[in-house]
Amino acid sequence: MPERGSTLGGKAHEALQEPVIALRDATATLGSRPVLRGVDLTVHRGEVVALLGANGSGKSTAVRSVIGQVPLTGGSVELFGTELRRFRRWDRIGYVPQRTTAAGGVPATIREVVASGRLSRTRLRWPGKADRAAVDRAIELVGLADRAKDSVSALSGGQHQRVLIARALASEPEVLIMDEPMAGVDLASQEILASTLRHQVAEGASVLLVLHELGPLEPLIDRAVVLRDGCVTHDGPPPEAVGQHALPGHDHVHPHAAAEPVRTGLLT
Ligand SMILES: Nc1ncnc2c1ncn2[C@@H]1O[C@H](COP(=O)(O)OP(=O)(O)OP(=O)(O)O)[C@@H](O)[C@H]1O
Repeated sequence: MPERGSTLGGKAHEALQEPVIALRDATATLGSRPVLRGVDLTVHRGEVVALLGANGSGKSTAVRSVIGQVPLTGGSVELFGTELRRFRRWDRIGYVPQRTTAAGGVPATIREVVASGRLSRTRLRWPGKADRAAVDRAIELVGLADRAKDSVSALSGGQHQRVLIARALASEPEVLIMDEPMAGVDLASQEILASTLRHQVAEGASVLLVLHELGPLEPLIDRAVVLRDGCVTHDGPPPEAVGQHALPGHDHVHPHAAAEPVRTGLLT
């Protein structure tokens, strides 16, 4: 975590100490199944937190409840110290959902998709110079500047993911929430995503990442929270050997991967 401003007055100091994301004692049910069973999950300013766990342990549900896409049956969510139902500053949060495609059937260029991520800031006003610069910067960061005018329908899976991350970065968010950003992404794109994330973290962003292995992001992770059957079983330093598939014990099958299970070992 970055050093906190010790010279700040009481209130400002408190605001910095306050988690930017706080899910407390969260319970959620999907269908008739309890999927979150009392989950505590916090991310402090400048922190990079990995949310790990086996398939179906509730990781996506937890992050989706943070942004209000899954209603809680109990517990609470606060963003920047504001209760979720009162929270309006969505430009402060960049969300990259689990493995979707940037091409929604509507013809659009990379730039158009990324620019849509700026709408939370521009709302109804016409985009200005700063907006266009932020969109350009986001595209540049994910290494797609030379393809900005290309249609998103012609991109590989990894390039799609880069576009979605650029879309999340376009509003210059203070917090990034990413659900399995590396899943199904080719090695070259993984490197670019890792360096994009490094850059964001160096700039002071806080990050919540759902991962099934730490992989190239490992050096960035400050803390790991491991879920099992909707409960937190670990909250602390990233478990060793995660991502090396080194430990026996558990198969993690990515929902979008082929039948071959990926052994991560961390999740028992
Ligand atoms: N819309 C839904 N209706 C009913 N059950 C659901 C729904 N979405 C998810 N579930 C179930 O809730 C549980 C938790 O799902 P979730 O996607 O949060 O897990 P996850 O840890 O993110 O898993 P994965 O690694 O496979 O993405 C799973 O058992 C899943 O089958």
